[in-house]
Amino acid sequence: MNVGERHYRTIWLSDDKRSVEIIDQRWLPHEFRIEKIGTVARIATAIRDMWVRGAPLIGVTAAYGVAIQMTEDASDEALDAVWETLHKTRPTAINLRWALDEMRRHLKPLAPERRAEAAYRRAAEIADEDVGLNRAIGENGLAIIKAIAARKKPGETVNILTHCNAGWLATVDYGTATAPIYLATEAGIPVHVYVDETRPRNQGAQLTAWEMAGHGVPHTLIVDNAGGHLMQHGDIDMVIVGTDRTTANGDVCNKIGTYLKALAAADNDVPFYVALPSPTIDWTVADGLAEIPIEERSGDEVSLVWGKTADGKVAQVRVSPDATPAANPAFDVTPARLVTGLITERGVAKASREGLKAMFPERG
Ligand SMILES: CSC[C@@H](O)[C@@H](O)C(=O)COP(=O)(O)O
Repeated sequence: MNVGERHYRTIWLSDDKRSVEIIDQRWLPHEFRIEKIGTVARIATAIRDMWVRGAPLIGVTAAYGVAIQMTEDASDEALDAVWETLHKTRPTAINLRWALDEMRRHLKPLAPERRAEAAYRRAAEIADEDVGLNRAIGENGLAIIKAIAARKKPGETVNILTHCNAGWLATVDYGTATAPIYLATEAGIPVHVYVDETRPRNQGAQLTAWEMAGHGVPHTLIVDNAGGHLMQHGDIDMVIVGTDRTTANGDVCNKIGTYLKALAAADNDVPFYVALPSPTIDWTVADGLAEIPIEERSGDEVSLVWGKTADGKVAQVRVSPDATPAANPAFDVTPARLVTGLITERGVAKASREGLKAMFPERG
């Protein structure tokens, strides 16, 4: 998507054809910084410390990490070792394992001397595929927004609530949850987005709000606890969120707090949609609550908040007493029964084993 006049993806191959460049998301919305990364160790840090984040982008970054490794040592042992190193960085988003598996599956049959070139080619393809998947999700989600708009008076706004950042910053381009919003805006449908701030790291306040502002999408930032109240008052027409892993039964794991939005949506008959590309489906697990590992991040992310000071510096402040410990589970699971539909690249599936099997019969 555009930043100012210029089009950016979130990750691209550097001019040296070996390193990658990323938008370093730790500094947004206050500073737009690009970071060049040329080692596996720095790729691992960038994923773990969330310079890049969002399930699809984590996967693509890891794919380039494998490619970088192949330029140094392309043996079977090195391929297995880089898989392990990068897989450990963030446990919940299944796209990470999907991309690492895909790279290893692609490279293992090749002679080591051919692996580096093949790895960069496959990583670039995975990046391009992500853009295509998100575009298709956008079209399928747009149909839902259009149907809601058609039930309103002409010109009346469709109000959408989203949680965390499942925007273009979380993918290579377009985003998952935001792709239908961007396409609706392009199509001239009046949409307005309620952006959950998404504590503790504020991906909504810092990233989604930045995206919406950058693309002229009318939006309002709200605290995480406001969604239920707005739904009770008829201010939300639909919820769209992304997901880090959706099970074969349609349980949805996403940023902490998603489950509470789904409960409030169910209580108020507000449709609750989840937008996801197929690499986010974990066909090996059924029960999301029992089987998905939930990342536990540092309590410092709860106790300390980043922001811009009055003199324009990006700084961190403490919001709780020094001695107070904090827990920080980063994701939760929304049971399939609370999900109205899964917006995939192939269409909108019912959040159930049957629904997903019908949409992806080859995985059945
Ligand atoms: C298209 S991104 C889907 C999810 O990855 C997104 O909603 C999310 O929860 C991101 O969490 P994050 O911890 O910022 O990586």
